Amino acid sequence: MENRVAANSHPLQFDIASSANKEVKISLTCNSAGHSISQRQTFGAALREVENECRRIYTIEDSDFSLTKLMNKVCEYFLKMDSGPSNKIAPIILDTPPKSCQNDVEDTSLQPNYQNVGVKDHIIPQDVNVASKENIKLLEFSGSLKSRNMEAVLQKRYPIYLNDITRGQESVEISLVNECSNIELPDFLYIKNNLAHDDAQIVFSLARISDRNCCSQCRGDCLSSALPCACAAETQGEFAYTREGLLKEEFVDECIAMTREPQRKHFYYCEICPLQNSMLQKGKKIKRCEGHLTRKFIKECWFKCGCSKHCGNRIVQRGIQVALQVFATPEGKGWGLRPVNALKKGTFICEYVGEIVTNQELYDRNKERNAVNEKHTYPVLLDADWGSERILKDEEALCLDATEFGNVGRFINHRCYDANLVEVPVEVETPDHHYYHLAFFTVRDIEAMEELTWDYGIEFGDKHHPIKAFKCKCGSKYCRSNRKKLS
Ligand SMILES: C[S@@+](CC[C@H](N)C(=O)[O-])C[C@H]1O[C@@H](n2cnc3c(N)ncnc32)[C@H](O)[C@@H]1O
Repeated sequence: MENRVAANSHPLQFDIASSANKEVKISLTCNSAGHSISQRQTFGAALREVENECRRIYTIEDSDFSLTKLMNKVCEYFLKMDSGPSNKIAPIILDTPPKSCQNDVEDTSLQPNYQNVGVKDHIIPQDVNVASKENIKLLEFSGSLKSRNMEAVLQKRYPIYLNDITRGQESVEISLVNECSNIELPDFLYIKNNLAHDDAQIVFSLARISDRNCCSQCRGDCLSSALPCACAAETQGEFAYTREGLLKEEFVDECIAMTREPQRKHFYYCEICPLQNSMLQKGKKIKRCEGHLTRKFIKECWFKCGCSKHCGNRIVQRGIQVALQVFATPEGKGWGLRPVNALKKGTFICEYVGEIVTNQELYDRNKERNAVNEKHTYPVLLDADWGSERILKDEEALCLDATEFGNVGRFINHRCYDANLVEVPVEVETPDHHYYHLAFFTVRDIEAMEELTWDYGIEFGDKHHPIKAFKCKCGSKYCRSNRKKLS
């Protein structure tokens, strides 16, 4: 075997080698870490186990799927690529992308070259001749998804496939795939939970949770008890969730009605709106408050409650449970989010996670970003309960900014009016509505790989808004950007 490539940065030693007489050999060496291999264990049985696991994880329906065939394909592909011009680039696949990311075309030269930078946190640039091991550079991929070193590589080619953009922080892996456009990798650091910026005042204290709105006497699962406990008080004495872990149909419908139907929308208007004013250029004054949409809250059981972590009234706080994928949208909206499997109406997708900043801080950041034309995600104002207490000052009102630190929620694109997600405010740690979690739930059954969207509530004609509205490509027949009237 003359040409040998090894991905030996990985705990497993993975070698692929070819000889002059067109033989290709893949070898995988694994450290058995003290386990002895008995005669009773057969390689065939292990293969079948892994194949079943792959079918389940990657939802492979093809009954012919076999790892041996897959390895054979890799060898064939390796040989074909190698028989081109001497400096032809050969693909290196360290992990097989799921079927949804694979190209079915016969011509293997058109097949995607997936560059894996996920689990191993390394990328192998493809502009190296695989025959020469010395030429292979493993570019460090640490912290944010994009590093300077990677930029050159990534700007040149797609598709790209990353196993897990969460760096193992979520209980499910969230892959990223670019099959169609030449867009840059997002530059941010994945965080699972909101992080408070220095100036944001959030007080979580046991004293704030009174015995009245906490179920300290409950044990196990509150949803199994005959009567709803104190934690259901916020939702009129009924739990918001079903025993299957879905948001109840009536709750979803009520949320949709409150955001979509003009007659059901409840706005709070303040006289001099600190939120609107802080968004204006200094010196200018807005004439009237644009209104704050009041919404239905969910209250989950919290740390002072006696029930278990598996209680059915703790959905959002358990984090993401469904398989999601970040993908490059073909319509030119940048990255978007989609579920790998079909989902039922009322399924919790994820929270919108970011840096918790004051309205004042957000204003300062946006001014700086606009000055240098820097990209930012759409910020979320935590104003769902605006006006029920005293009006907060700019230095007190809170927002979520997911531009530099955020979770997968930052990839959900906007759709006017008929989006398939609704955002619901959720009390998790504190009854103080000054700070809450914003959770996304599906408003109808969703097909596997259908893009997930929410209505940002943007008015595209709003000249006062500090963030320049994008040209909407949502494709909805009710698109507000195209000024079509709602029927
Ligand atoms: C919260 S981010 C969503 C993720 C974003 N697409 C990305 O690549 O990171 C919001 C930004 O996505 C883009 N976007 C979202 N919805 C869009 C739409 N309907 N049409 C065009 N661009 C959209 C806009 O650039 C917007 O500022």
